[in-house]
Amino acid sequence: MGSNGHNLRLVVNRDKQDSPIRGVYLVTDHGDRLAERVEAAIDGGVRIVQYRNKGKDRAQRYAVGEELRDLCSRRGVIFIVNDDLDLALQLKADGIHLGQEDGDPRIARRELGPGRIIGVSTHTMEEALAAQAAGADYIGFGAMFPTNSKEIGHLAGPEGLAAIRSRIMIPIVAIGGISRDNGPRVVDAGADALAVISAVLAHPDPFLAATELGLLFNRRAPHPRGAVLTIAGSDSGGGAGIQADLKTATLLGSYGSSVITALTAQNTRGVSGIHGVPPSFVAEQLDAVLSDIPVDTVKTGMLFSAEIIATVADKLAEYRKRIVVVDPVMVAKGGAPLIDRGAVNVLKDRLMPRTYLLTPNIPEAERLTGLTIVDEEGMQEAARRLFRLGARNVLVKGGHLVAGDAVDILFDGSAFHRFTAPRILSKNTHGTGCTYAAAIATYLAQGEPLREAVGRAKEFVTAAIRLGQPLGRGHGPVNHLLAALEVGDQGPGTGDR
Ligand SMILES: Cc1ncc(COP(=O)(O)OP(=O)(O)O)c(N)n1
Ligand SMILES: Cc1nc(C(=O)O)sc1CCOP(=O)(O)O
Ligand SMILES: [Mg+2]
Repeated sequence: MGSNGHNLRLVVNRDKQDSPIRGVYLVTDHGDRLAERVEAAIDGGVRIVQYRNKGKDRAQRYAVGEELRDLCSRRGVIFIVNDDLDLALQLKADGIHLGQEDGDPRIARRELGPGRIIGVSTHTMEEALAAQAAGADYIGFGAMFPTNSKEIGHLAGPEGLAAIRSRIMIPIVAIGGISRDNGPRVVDAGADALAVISAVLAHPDPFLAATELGLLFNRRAPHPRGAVLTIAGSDSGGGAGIQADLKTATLLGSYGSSVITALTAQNTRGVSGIHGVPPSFVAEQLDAVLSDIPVDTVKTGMLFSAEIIATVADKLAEYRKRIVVVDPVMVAKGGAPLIDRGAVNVLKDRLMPRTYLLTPNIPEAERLTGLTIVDEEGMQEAARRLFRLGARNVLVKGGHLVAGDAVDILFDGSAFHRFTAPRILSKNTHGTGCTYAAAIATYLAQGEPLREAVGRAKEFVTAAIRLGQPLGRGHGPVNHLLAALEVGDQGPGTGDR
C-alpha cells in the first residue's frame, strides 16, 4: 500500500526529464519540533522529504517516521527513508536512500518493488556509474561544500558534479553544505535537486529558506524566466511606476504582471493629479493575478493609502508570498507626496514584517526611522533599525548623499555589504528607484541570490541613468532599453564592490 493509504503504484520514470526527483530535497535532522519545521518547508515548496534518523532507538525512529510519513501523505509529498530498508518497508515509504555501505540497490528493488524510488549516495564517477547500472532512480552526489551536518571524507564540489553530468542519465541530487548563496553554482553545474538539511531546518524561517532555494531552479527556466508582480501606481509619463517596473522585468527577461494602486497624471515635470484606486479593487486585482499567475517575486512601489497597504499585506499573507521587494515610495521626483501621513505607520506595522527586501533612499529611511542620515554610518544605523522593524533585508540607497560615489548599503541581519557605482550627474533620473527595485525583484525571480541580484540591479540602473536621454522639459526617464542591451547576460554582480 502506498504511503497515502491507497494501493498506489508510484510509477517512477527513470528518465530524468519526467522524474519527480527535482527541486528542493529536504533531509531531516535530529532536532526538536521536526514535523513542524518540515511542514513549514513543505509550505515553502519542498516536495521530497528524506527521513534520516541515525538514532539507535528503533521504536523512536519508527514513531517519528510515522508522523512524517502521515504529514507527507497529507501534503502529497514524496517520503523517502534513509539507510534502513526494513524501516522503509514498515513505514510504507515511497522509497529508500542507500549509502555505499547500506546494502545493494538490487536487493532493495526486489524488496520494495518496481514502483518505489531508490536513491544511492555517491561521491565519485565510479560510484555514480555503478549506482546507475544497478538501477537506481537517482543518485545523491556530494559533498558540494564543507558541512557541519556530517563527517565527510570527500569534497567533490560543483566541479565534480559537472564532471559526471554528461554520463549520468538519472537525476543527480547534490548534497553537502548547500545554501541560498552557493546553490547557484550547484544548479549551474547540472544538479536536478538540491538536498539540504541545515540551510532549511536550522533556518529561523524554514518556509522562507525553502522558497529562496526553490527560486534557484528558475536559472534554467526558458525565457521569460521567472514571474514578477509589481504593485504600484501608474505614471502616465511612462518613466516610473508600473510602467518602469514592467519595462524592467520584460527587458531583463522575466514575465511582468501588475496591480495598480493609484493613477497619477504625471510627466517629466511632476505630478498634476492623483486618483487612488479603491482598496477593494486593489484586492480584486491581486486575487485575479495571484490566483492564476505563478508569481515568483513581488515588488511594491507607490501604495498611496493606509487601506491599500493593509490590503496588500493581507493578500501577500493569504497567498503566502514572501519574496517581496518593498520600495517605500513617499515623494515623487518633483516633490509631490505619494503616500498619506497615516500610511507610513501602517507600512511599518503591516508590510515591513512581510518584506524580504526594503529599498529606502535617504529621505525615506529618515522618515521611517526618525534619524538624520549624513554618511554611511548613518545609513548602517538606519538599516539596523529597519531590520528590527521586521524587514528581512534592508538596502539603504545613498544616491541622495552629495559626496563621492553612489554607495548603497545592504544589511542582511548579520553583515553589511557595500555596492558602489560612479555618481552620474544627470537630470534624467526619473524612475531610478522604481527601476532599481524592479530589477532586484526580477533577478531574484530568475534565481539569483540576494547579493547577486542587488549587484546586477545596481549595474543595470547605473547604466540606465548613464544612458538616459532628454525627454520632455523636466526630469527625463532612465534608459531601460539601452541599459538592458548593455548588461545583457553578463556575469552576476556581487556585493562589496
Ligand atoms: C540525497 C542524499 N545524498 C547523500 C546522503 C547521505 O546519506 P547518509 O546516510 O547520511 O550517509 P551515507 O550513508 O550515504 O554515507 C543522503 N542522506 N541523501
Ligand atoms: C547527509 C549528508 N551526506 C553528505 C554526502 O556528501 O554524502 S553531506 C551531508 C550533510 C548535508 O547537510 P547540510 O545540508 O546541513 O550540509
Ligand atoms: Mg547512509
